[in-house]
Amino acid sequence: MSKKKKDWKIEKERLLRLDREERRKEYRRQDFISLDKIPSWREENKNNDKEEGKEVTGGGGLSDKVSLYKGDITVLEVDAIVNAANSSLLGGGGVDGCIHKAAGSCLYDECHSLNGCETGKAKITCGYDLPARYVIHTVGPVARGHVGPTETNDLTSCYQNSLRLMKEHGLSTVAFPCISTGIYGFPNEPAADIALNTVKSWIEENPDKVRRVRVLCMFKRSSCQSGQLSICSGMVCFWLS
Ligand SMILES: NC(=O)c1ccc[n+]([C@H]2O[C@H](COP(=O)([O-])OP(=O)(O)OC[C@H]3O[C@@H](n4cnc5c(N)ncnc54)[C@H](O)[C@@H]3O)[C@@H](O)[C@H]2O)c1
Repeated sequence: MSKKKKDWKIEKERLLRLDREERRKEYRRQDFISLDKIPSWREENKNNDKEEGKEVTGGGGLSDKVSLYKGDITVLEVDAIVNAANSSLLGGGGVDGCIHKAAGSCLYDECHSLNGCETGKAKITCGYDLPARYVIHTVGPVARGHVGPTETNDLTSCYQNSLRLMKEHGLSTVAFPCISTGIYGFPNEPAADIALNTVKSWIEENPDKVRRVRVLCMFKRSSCQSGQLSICSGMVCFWLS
């Protein structure tokens, strides 16, 4: 007997009313990672830095607040995960494919109702079967290895518009993948700098809005190194304690 197809509007309203304990029973995967399980930058690096005799710098205690998560964004139990989508918003591959697979068919149905998304813009849906309550879908620039003013502005807008939606929905924890650094070919180093500097500026302009963890989610080793380099150079100011 095939399972009855759920109506995404009813499912979204039902899920967003649940508290965390009730929602946890609905996660498609029970191997989710709660925020308290993600070590801070300092915790993760204290052993290496002790050996090298160097203190992790991160700008005024920042290293106690910043986390670089190396792994699958779909298992993170945060208010919202950001999807590096394409303009159709109807799924695809890469992180987009992973998120749609993990969220279930209601995500596709809600995305279908949004009529696509322009490059640099962002739209928000429910997270459905994901541990994240929401998914913020943003469309990064197709760089193919070339980074000019247009690509830089579009990628900056992806982070700004995603953070704007987080603020508008009263959310306080978000995880980003490294937008456009996969099939869209944006080089890791400039992408990490744009991500970290955009968040730093946004928090300086919205000091009272971001209260909790923002986790930058790295999937490939190379993007992780770029992200770490940017954080070590103190380019990052994240959120308030
Ligand atoms: N055949 C397709 O339609 C196809 C194929 C691949 C990717 N895509 C996707 O790629 C396009 C967007 O390009 P993009 O470079 O922004 O996205 P992307 O190719 O998904 O790569 C963005 C970043 O996300 C990382 N990533 C991949 N899976 C995960 C995961 N589970 N958790 C955390 N991070 C992950 C990936 O390593 C990269 O650093 C969209 O079309 C989207 O659908 C589509």
